[in-house]
Amino acid sequence: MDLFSEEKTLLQLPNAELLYLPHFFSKTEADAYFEILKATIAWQQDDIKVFGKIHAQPRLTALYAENETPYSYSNITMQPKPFTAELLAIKTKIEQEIQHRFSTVLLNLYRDGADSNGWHADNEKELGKNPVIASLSFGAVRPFHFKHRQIKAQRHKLDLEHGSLLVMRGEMQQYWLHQIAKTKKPIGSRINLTFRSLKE
Ligand SMILES: O=C(O)CCC(=O)C(=O)O
Ligand SMILES: [Fe+2]
Repeated sequence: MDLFSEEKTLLQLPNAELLYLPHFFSKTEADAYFEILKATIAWQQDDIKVFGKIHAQPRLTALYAENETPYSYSNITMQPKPFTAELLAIKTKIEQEIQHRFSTVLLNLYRDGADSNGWHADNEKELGKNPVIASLSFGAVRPFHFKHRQIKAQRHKLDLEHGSLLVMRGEMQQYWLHQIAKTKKPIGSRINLTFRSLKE
């Protein structure tokens, strides 16, 4: 089913509201942001503990914020760097579009199809109840899978396009899980930015 075919789609699901803008940035702007972010962001690869075993996280990440509040998830604590000019410009454009303020951005670099982000919810305490999370994608198109924790029929997939904006809000992080799965298809790199609002 193609849930999201319009320029701007608001999807009301049980316990979640998703807003998707496939062409938030033009191709030219998205191409430029992809290159500049890939080259200038302080990408790092952290170790994570899964079922008691230490693994290198299957993607590179970085954290930038307007404050010094650290962000912890999956046994990792990240210390933010101050926003770069590009990140600030992107943040302002999103804030104007959706009339919501963000303090922090967590960036992911999926180098190829072997990089991934397992089933999870963005439900850390620092985000507060029912957080608004704005997710921007540049580069290779990867499917974003999301499933309701209790309603098994509620399972969907959305291809996150180059230059697209996806906003997750409502009770989504409480009731749903999402992932970026690995793929054996030969695909290029993808950069994702998730803007969040952290309580100091
Ligand atoms: O790469 C994506 O689209 C999702 C990233 C994500 O879920 C996260 O960083 O929490
Ligand atoms: Fe997430």
